[in-house]
Amino acid sequence: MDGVCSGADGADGASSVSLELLKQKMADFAKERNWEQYHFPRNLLLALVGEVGELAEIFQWRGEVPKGCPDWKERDKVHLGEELADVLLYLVRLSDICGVDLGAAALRKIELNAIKYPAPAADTENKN
Ligand SMILES: Nc1ccn([C@H]2C[C@H](O)[C@@H](COP(=O)(O)OP(=O)(O)OP(=O)(O)O)O2)c(=O)n1
Repeated sequence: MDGVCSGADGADGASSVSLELLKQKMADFAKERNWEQYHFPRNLLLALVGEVGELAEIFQWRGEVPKGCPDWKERDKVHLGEELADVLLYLVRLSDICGVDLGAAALRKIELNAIKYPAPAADTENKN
């Protein structure tokens, strides 16, 4: 789907959008096309992995890329946004079809990460 978006952050330039909205839009998208018959967990997982591959291709052979991708052409950043969006959309749809609340699961995982990897105390931070 190269070149259909107006900007790297999406067609409307929206920078904050809820997972719930994306979930509903993906559900509507599938229903309107009678594609619910294809949106089963394994199919969605394979589609997700395929899109991760397309995302990886964008970075392949470039060497390390500075944060913000400052030297990229606008066309390349739009493409990057499209592939990131495909990954997110399939992830949201996969979570929905599996009956997992992705937002809640992500927040819980961040809490678990903080327990597993505690931040250094403020007075010892940056001391080696
Ligand atoms: N059965 C399908 C097929 C597509 N999509 C949606 C989710 C993705 O956001 C996008 C993926 O579309 P394509 O398979 O056409 O993949 P690309 O957009 O990456 O196209 P291409 O692979 O040609 O670059 O469309 C979907 O929900 N269910």
